Order: sequence, then structure tokens, then C-alpha cells
Amino acid sequence: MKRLLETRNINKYFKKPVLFHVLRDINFKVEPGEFVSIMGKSGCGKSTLLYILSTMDTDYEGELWLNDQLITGQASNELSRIRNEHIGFVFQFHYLLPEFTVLENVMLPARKLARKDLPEIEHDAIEKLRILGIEGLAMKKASRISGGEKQRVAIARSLINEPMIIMGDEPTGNLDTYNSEIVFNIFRELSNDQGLSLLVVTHDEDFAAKTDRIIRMEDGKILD
Ligand SMILES: Nc1ncnc2c1ncn2[C@@H]1O[C@H](COP(=O)(O)OP(=O)(O)OP(=O)(O)O)[C@@H](O)[C@H]1O
Repeated sequence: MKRLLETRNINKYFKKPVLFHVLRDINFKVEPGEFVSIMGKSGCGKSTLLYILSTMDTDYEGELWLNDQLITGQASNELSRIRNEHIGFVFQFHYLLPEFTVLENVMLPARKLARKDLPEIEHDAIEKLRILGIEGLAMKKASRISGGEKQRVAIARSLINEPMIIMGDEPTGNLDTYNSEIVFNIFRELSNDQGLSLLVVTHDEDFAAKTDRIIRMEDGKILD
């Protein structure tokens, strides 16, 4: 089976202000199509781990594998290519450009990758908005839509380059129950219908309970 995401004995230390062993022997896998949540108290190392998994942080010990490829030790230009092609990101704050339209915001990561021409990218972006049920918002400015709609646009944007995995850092942290449920259902459909894997850091027990698996962390370790 494809090694979609796997960590082998990942350890990380912060060296300042004092030496701090923040991640300890992190070993886990995410299978294709799996929807996994990561939970743990504030400060246990979730964001630090996500930063490594997203290939942004290269200062760690151990191995990270993505899509059958050893990521650890790759050059930074190769890492940004892998990141743009294979990973979609959804954060607590949507980071949309307020003066751009919804459609332009969704198109941006594909324009950066420059693998397709503009009409094709626009077609893909409208398709992603359709999947999320918000194609009617395409020509609106991002500053003019609601918080729940903004998060759906952010998800559409995360899908534009057809990633294998979506990584989320508190993607429902800013949403009310109604909108959190919409986001959960979208993630569930992406996993079930499109075989996309999802790895989501959350403090929301109700959200996590509905995912396929919960990885619980404590003091930099994964609990069995
Ligand atoms: N750059 C840094 N230098 C030193 N220590 C750091 C640094 N970044 C984070 N830490 C410490 O590492 C620990 C883990 O932080 P991290 O942000 O990964 O926790 P978290 O589980 O994501 O917390 P939260 O749920 O509050 O976001 C914390 O004790 C934090 O203070």
C-alpha cells in the first residue's frame, strides 16, 4: 500500500531559551482516504508537529515520508514544489485576500504553480466552489462574505491543486456549531468520495469523535 504520510521516530528540540525536547519519538501513518484528528492540551506540540509534517520545518531528527517519497533531507525548492503539489492547508484564520474576489482567491495557488493556463485554472476553481456549494459567491469580494463562507472558500482554495492530503490547524476554531458541522461534512465527503486524506489538529471533541481516528498527544508524545 502507498505510504501516503508516515513519520519514523521524529524528535525535535527547541534550543532556546533553554534546550527543550518538544517532540518525542513520533511514529504514525495516515492511509489514503483516512480522516484523522490530532488532539492534546495546549502546548503538547501539535502545531510544532504539523509544521514538520507540512514540510515547512526541516530542523528535526527522524524521517518524514509523503507519497512514497522521503521528504527529510530534500532541498528547499523541492520541498516547496512537494508542498504546493501535494498538500492543501486550512487554518483557523482563512487568510483570504479581502480585496480579491472569491474566484481569484481560489485560483491563486494554481497560478503560483503555473502548471495550467488561466482559463483551465478558472474552470477548476469554479468546479471546487461548486463542490463546496458556494459557486454563487464566485464574483463577490472576499471581504463581503460571512465567516462560514470564508472558511468554505479557504477549503476550495486548498483543493485547487488536487492535493493528496489536507492539513488543518483548528479549521473550525473560529466557527459556530452550525458552520463547524458544514466544514466537518465537507471534509467527510472529500475523504469518502474523493479518497482525500485529512489530518486535522482540533480542540473540538465533537468534531474529533466523528473522524476515523484520533491521535492523542501529551507532552510531545503520542499516547497509545
Ligand atoms: N520557537 C519556539 N522556541 C521555543 N519553544 C517553543 C517554540 N515554539 C513553541 N514552543 C514551545 O513548544 C511547546 C509546543 O508548542 P506547540 O505550539 O506545538 O503546542 P500546541 O500543542 O500546538 O499548542 P496550542 O494547542 O496552544 O496551539 C510549547 O511549550 C511552546 O511554548
